[in-house]
Amino acid sequence: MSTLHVIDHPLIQHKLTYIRDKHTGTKEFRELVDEVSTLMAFEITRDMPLEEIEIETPVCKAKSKILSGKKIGIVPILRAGLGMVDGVRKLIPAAKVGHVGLYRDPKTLTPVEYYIKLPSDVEERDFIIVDPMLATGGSAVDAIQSLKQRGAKNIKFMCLIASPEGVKAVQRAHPDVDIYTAALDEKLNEQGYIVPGLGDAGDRLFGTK
Ligand SMILES: O=P(O)(O)OC[C@H]1O[C@H](OP(=O)(O)OP(=O)(O)O)[C@H](O)[C@@H]1O
Ligand SMILES: O=c1cc[nH]c(=O)[nH]1
Ligand SMILES: [Mg+2]
Repeated sequence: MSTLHVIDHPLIQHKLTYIRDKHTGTKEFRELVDEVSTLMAFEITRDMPLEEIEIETPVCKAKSKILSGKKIGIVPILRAGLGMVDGVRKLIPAAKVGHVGLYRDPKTLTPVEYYIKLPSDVEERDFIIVDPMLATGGSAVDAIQSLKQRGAKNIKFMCLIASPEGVKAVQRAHPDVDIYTAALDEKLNEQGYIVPGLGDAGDRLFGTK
């Protein structure tokens, strides 16, 4: 069974409060999502492999550690996932970025895939799929499936807010994929929105409402 990591560092909780607040405007919302994504990336990269090299400090020769060059791919689920890419990339600048285009049909709540483009060396990379909201889980399950079909073997899913239903759906369909979230909320409402959540992440990021 995959692990659910709730990254509830005080800085993340503080920023998430203003992300949730309906009085927060588009510019500040975007900046806060970017900042929280960077803070979460710090935790999601905790298990990155290291290797020891020899260097010379001004004082003496020393053995010291560097990242052992694991290839990473960041894949936002369009549109809202785009708001998290730059925040993660600040910490992993060598990562390549793929895209999965999905929208949730407002009536059936099932995901409709309209675009996919991944780095050519899919099989050699570890992937971090990013999307602010894990609601019914349909979009995440579908995006993970699309990456696996194209050869991805090691995938993590990162969101800002998850619902218990979404976590269950991902764990059932993809027990090998760990989920990283800043908050686990209470439930979904009848329209499939997370309660209390933050509303429509795509609309709030891009000012489309
Ligand atoms: O877990 P689910 O029930 O699938 O819902 C979550 C999805 O809904 C939102 O996208 P939306 O469909 O609103 O598309 P958008 O990002 O283009 O606004 C969100 O960004 C997720 O991708
Ligand atoms: O609460 C939700 C659920 C799905 N998509 C969103 O943007 N927000
Ligand atoms: Mg949306």
